Amino acid sequence: MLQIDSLCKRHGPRTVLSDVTFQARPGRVTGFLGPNGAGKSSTLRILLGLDRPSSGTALVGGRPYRSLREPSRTVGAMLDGSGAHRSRTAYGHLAWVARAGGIPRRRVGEVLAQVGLADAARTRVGRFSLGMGQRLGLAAALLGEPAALVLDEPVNGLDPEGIRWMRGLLRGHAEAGGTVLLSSHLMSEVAEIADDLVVIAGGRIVAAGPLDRVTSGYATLEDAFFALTGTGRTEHGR
Ligand SMILES: Nc1ncnc2c1ncn2[C@@H]1O[C@H](COP(=O)(O)OP(=O)(O)OP(=O)(O)O)[C@@H](O)[C@H]1O
Repeated sequence: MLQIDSLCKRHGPRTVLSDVTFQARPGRVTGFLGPNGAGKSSTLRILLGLDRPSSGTALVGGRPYRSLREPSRTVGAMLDGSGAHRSRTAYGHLAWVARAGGIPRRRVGEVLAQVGLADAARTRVGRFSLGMGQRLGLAAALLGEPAALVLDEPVNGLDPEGIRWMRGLLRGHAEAGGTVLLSSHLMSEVAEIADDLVVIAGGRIVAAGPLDRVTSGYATLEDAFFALTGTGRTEHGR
């Protein structure tokens, strides 16, 4: 369970998160949706202990990330793609992440196979496509076999086949009792993957609940997105 409660974040005079409260539950894929600059990454960074809130709490399995005893076995994260250095091979990168997290090296081969990168294990990350980078980022998140996954824009750069694959993997994780929280700025992508939706706009939660309930009453998913986030029609894409 991921629990965000009354989170506020200010940068100087600027308030980027106001009273953000929501949960991502085990057995469910939760989509965290909002236009660019809405506050998704800011929320996920606080949840993962990379930034501190001005007030409020963000808990992973009932604890703040920074007080987790075995963080990489509790929550797997992907922010900004794979985060791997260009000169490293996929295998080398994952072996390094595994060592840092006290995870047995045998997991490296397992996660490479799980994300479909077994044949690219010895390829340097600099030669990866955006989609391969996303798969590598997901592999790193899966290394510690965590119950919770937190993924920032995981389908960014994936082709339709890649999105379908990602959906299957995340669905399997949720069906095995895991918790999945993923952010996206595209309603159509998130609607393909999520059970529950949390919509953020201007640093505030504007809707939350099961996907069909949040989007009901709108002619199209796009209409729902624009109505909920109050954004103009130019907001489509990056
Ligand atoms: N260190 C900072 N100082 C000042 N403002 C910041 C800082 N970090 C983020 N912001 C602002 O906070 C707001 C929310 O940014 P955030 O990155 O969380 O949005 P997002 O929903 O993840 O969008 P994107 O998909 O574009 O990253 C933005 O307006 C951003 O400019």
